[in-house]
Amino acid sequence: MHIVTAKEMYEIDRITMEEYGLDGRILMENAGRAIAKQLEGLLSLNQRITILVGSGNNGGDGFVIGRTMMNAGYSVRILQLVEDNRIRGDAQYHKQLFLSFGGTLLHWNESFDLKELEEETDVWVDAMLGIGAKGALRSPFSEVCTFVNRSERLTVSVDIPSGIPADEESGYTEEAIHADITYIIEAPKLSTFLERYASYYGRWEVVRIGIPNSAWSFIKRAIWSDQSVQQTLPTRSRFSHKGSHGRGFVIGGSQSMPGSVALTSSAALRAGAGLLTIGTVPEAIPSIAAQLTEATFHAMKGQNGWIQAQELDLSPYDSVVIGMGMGRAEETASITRQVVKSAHCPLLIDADGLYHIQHHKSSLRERSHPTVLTPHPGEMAMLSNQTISSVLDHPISISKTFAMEYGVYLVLKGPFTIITTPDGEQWVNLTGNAGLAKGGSGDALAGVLLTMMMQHETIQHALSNGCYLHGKSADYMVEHQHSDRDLLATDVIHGLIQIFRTLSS
Ligand SMILES: NC(=O)C1=CN([C@@H]2O[C@H](COP(=O)(O)OP(=O)(O)OC[C@H]3O[C@@H](n4cnc5c(N)ncnc54)[C@H](O)[C@@H]3O)[C@@H](O)[C@H]2O)[C@@H](O)CC1
Ligand SMILES: Nc1ncnc2c1ncn2[C@@H]1O[C@H](COP(=O)(O)OP(=O)(O)O)[C@@H](O)[C@H]1O
Ligand SMILES: [K+]
Repeated sequence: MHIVTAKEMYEIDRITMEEYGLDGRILMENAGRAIAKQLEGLLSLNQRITILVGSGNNGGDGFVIGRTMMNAGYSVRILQLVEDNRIRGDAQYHKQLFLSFGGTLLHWNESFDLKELEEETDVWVDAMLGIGAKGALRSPFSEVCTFVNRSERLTVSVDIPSGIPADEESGYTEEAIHADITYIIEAPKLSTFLERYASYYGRWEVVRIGIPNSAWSFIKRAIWSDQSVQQTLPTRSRFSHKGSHGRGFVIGGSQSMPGSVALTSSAALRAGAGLLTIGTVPEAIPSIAAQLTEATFHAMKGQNGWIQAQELDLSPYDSVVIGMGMGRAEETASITRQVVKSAHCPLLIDADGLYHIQHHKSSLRERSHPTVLTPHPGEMAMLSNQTISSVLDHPISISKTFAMEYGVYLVLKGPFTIITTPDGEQWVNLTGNAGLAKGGSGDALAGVLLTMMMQHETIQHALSNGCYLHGKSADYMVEHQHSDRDLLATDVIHGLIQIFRTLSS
């Protein structure tokens, strides 16, 4: 399923209409009908529906929904918020049909009594503004949205909750509709995945309206779905041996922070790594070894409890991860730079490793093997010289610019993790929950990703599947054994058992 900007959606509509010849009125009919079908499954016949329509095509969808629901036996009325002369084109065509079918149309005016309307309403359908919304809500949209948000009736939005943008834009107001459910037309818009706007959507579903599959070919952004996982997760051959599943090297840890390396390594093993070696300072080895009997160790030279620069033969490894628990001391800065230069295999840089490369980003471009960076928004802000709030408001565009500029795979972590390739293609992972918002979750993710990188031919598949599995495990554990408060990274690692069992059954 693709993810689009408003501009891209308009272009897809244009291609469908002009190049394929599908009439805009038919598209609008399909949109309204697809949403009406969902509403019929959701509502009982005695629930009275009030549809709020604005001047654009979103309002046009509203007129189709009105006619279709009325025909299905529901009590429907439409409140038009704009003057008659503002309803034009396809929307005007469908407004006329609604009227000729005997629909009830109310017009907004200064003295309109919303309270009275509310008394005759069980469900608000918000068809006020769609992807054409610009800036803060104007009157009367602002008043009507405020009223609907205070009303305790079920609120269903068409395509987008009115008042929020489709794209990574700010300047919108609190008054935007807080929907219970949003029926998104054809493809989620960027704002569906932005911290600032995601909650306005409520629960969301996508409805198809007949856009041809080939019209999407220029969109390089999509959701990583259950189906994507089924199509790309490698199976294990009956005749495989430990060498077939990758030999990984985890570099990190320090005298005072041995725990995160243990989490990464444990996650890598649980995710199916064939062989795993942990490179850390000698002082950290006993505590890690006590938890991980399956790993082997490479005692690295340390100074003051930190890993220092040293000769390192990375040739036996299929993938390397560096950074967790390593600390930010100058000693570890040198080893990070050295590994970036000498790892002739896929390399994942996380946590303190990201801190160390912030002033050496150009060295990433010189690597001849894939490089993966896994920042959370704070680390992304540091790497891209932005503020954290700017990263949160523009995660999709900032990721893309960075990944393309430095030729890296970027995994920007968060409630919706964004995976970007060096070519700028992007995938959004939807699994995971707030139980993961806790120290250690990222370490576990790095381990899962390390293993996936050794087992997939395509790094993007590896990263997307790794993020999916990590989040899916957290979802499973919160649903069956834990809560989103008590969940620990070790539980997430443990939950992988169930996820793999389900995927392979
Ligand atoms: N174009 C197509 O082929 C299709 C479009 N569809 C629907 O059409 C929608 C997009 O239609 P439009 O491009 O007409 O855009 P909208 O329906 O979002 O309406 C935009 C109009 O609303 C007004 N407006 C914008 N910002 C405002 C603000 N802050 N306060 C008050 N009024 C404001 C302006 O007059 C603007 O022209 C989609 O979201 C979707 O619901 C569907 O019917 C499917 C087919
Ligand atoms: N609210 C949330 N919903 C879903 N996933 C989340 C949420 N918060 C964090 N995560 C996930 O948890 C992990 C946290 O990583 P990170 O911030 O690096 O943690 P740490 O390094 O402290 O272990 C990432 O995979 C991220 O996507
Ligand atoms: K809407």
